[in-house]
Amino acid sequence: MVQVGIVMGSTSDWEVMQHAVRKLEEFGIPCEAKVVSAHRTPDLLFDYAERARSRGLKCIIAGAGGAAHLPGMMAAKTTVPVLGVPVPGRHLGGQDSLYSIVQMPKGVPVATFAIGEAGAVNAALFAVALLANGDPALQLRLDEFRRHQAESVLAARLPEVP
Ligand SMILES: Nc1c(C(=O)O)ncn1[C@@H]1O[C@H](COP(=O)(O)O)[C@@H](O)[C@H]1O
Repeated sequence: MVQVGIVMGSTSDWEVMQHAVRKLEEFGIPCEAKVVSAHRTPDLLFDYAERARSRGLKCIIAGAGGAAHLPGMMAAKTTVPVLGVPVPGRHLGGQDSLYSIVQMPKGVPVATFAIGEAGAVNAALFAVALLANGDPALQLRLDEFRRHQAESVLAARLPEVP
């Protein structure tokens, strides 16, 4: 059963949002990726949000650029946790979407991540951490991931100064 839904406002967000999919797949988390837009396909958004809990989704990663209403509207229609990823656009570098996603009114939270690839990857890692709360084997894989990451930083060597 799909555990994490990944939605994005447009196919143009895929370049960024694919990093969330890849990270979840690395951890073997069953996930799905779909284009859903609050602006362009509002009925689809409502349907997706309303059925999220009964379909067994544990969280939804929602990425959008520009006037990024998708994560907030998703959160408005479901209590399944929504993780928002601002996608950088051509004009304002993603700050517009960051502010759109992070500045939710109190009462309807969206956990907001960094702009772009780092945000997509961290949203996926956050989803893994959420799922790991009830899954000791997944917790071990997450610990292992952190250990590897630390080892590769410790093993890194800076170039010699000539
Ligand atoms: N922010 C939203 C929403 C929404 O929030 O519902 N739907 C599409 N978009 C965003 O519009 C940008 C440009 O989309 P196009 O490239 O399709 O013109 C994308 O970054 C998308 O996430």
